[in-house]
Amino acid sequence: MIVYDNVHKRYDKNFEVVIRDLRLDANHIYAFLGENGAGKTTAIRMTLGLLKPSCGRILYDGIELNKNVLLKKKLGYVSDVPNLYESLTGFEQIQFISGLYGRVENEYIYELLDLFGIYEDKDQIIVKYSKGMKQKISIICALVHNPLILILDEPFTALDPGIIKKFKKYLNEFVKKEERLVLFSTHDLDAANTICTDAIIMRKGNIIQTFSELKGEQRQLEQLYFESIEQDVSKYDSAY
Ligand SMILES: Nc1ncnc2c1ncn2[C@@H]1O[C@H](COP(=O)(O)OP(=O)(O)OP(=O)(O)O)[C@@H](O)[C@H]1O
Repeated sequence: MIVYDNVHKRYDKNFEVVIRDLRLDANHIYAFLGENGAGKTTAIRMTLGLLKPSCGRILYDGIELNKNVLLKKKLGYVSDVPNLYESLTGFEQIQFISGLYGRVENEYIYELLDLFGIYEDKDQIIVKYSKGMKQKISIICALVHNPLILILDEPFTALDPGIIKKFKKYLNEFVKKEERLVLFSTHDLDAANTICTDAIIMRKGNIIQTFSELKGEQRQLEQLYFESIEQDVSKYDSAY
């Protein structure tokens, strides 16, 4: 379980990301949604400990990430910009990352390469890869150590629809297991609608709406998303 306790990140006097009170439970898939610049990446980087909040705490089962280094092993992270060693082959990159975790299980790596349709290209150097191929390698690198919590910043942007479908199925299976949780940011309302159980909508640094247990609701997330953004815009309009 992840709890945000009065978390603020102030970049300058004009902009602040604020997560006052939010709780993310195991066995759920959460999506951070919102317009460009709403604060999704900031929220994700704070959750990972890559960005220090100006104040407030983010607790994993009651413990701050920087208070227990072993907690970080539970996390798998896919950045919005792939950070790969371009002179390595895709396979070498994945082996390198899994080696850092002390866990090189080639059979599992082959399975993931196959799932993401990149097995045939695994021995090519990364510099020759397309954006989508790099994204697939980044995702596999985040999965090799069998994390409990997956945090993904815009994971679907460069992927083709066939792979998105398989990846969504993978995430659905992943999150059913004990203690698993997925949190991702996206602009892809369709992807969010089909897999997330809960959505958190941000605007200008604030959470303006959360939707729980989306599955089974008659209204689609897209409708809920635009309604809440429009309501919020009219709130701004009426202030002037
Ligand atoms: N290092 C930084 N210094 C100053 N301002 C920053 C910094 N990083 C982000 N910001 C500002 O914080 C705001 C939120 O940025 P963030 O990247 O979190 O948004 P986002 O919702 O992920 O956007 P997008 O959908 O475009 O990726 C933006 O106004 C951005 O300019």
